[in-house]
Amino acid sequence: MNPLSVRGLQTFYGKSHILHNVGLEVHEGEIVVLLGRNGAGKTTTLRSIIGLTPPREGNVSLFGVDATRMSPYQVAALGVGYVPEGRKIFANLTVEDNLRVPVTRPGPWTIDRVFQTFPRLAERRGNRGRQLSGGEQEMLSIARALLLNPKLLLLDEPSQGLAPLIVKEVFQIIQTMRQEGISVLLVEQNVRIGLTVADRAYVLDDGAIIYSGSASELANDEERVRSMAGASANEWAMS
Ligand SMILES: Nc1ncnc2c1ncn2[C@@H]1O[C@H](COP(=O)(O)OP(=O)(O)OP(=O)(O)O)[C@@H](O)[C@H]1O
Repeated sequence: MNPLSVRGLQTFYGKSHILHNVGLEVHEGEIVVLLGRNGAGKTTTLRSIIGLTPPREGNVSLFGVDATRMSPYQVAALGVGYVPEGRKIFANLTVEDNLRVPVTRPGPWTIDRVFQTFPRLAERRGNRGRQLSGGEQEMLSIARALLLNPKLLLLDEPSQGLAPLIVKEVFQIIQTMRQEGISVLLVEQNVRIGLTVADRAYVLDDGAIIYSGSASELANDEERVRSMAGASANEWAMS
């Protein structure tokens, strides 16, 4: 049973028709990247999957269960972790309290294990969210999602605003998760790093999927990536 299978999504914000027949799959143990320019509809796709912006048409299946009309809470209870764009940690709570807030499910990920895995967070456990660097905030946001002991993790632009070395660190963590059997759907604007870690890739443009296939094949053809997205070279973060 696929961790995620999405078919024919049509999603609107009011009268604006944002997603046009979006379909994608994440197979067990895969890292799948969803690429696309600013405003292509990547975040909206994640929001449609977890029930924050339910689609008007189409369906979402999680581990073989029809989740199309589920609330975000029900989706989380199925074992789907979500790391939102902008991290959304509590600025006024300490690192430790941020980790005490989320819904948890039993499994190997505990607060102790999080602190072992992310020593920077352990050092800063008493600091408030707003005192953390961007990279530390991203790690805290990922750590919070891991406490759910997810089987599928949805990550929205984890590299955003981070220095290249920190981006590398974050992506190493994402690859470690895959080794633990967590399947990953990653939204990225950073094409190069997204394609480096992913097994398969989808490209969204104007709310429609315009590429679906192997990540390495796409990585070897940068011209194609740019032309498919209709983007000029500098619209894509290539660092
Ligand atoms: N709450 C909203 N109300 C109305 N329109 C919205 C809303 N959120 C997003 N949109 C529009 O929907 C489209 C898709 O946005 P979305 O955030 O999904 O794109 P994205 O690919 O994730 O881009 P970004 O990288 O900028 O987050 C954009 O045209 C955006 O302006």
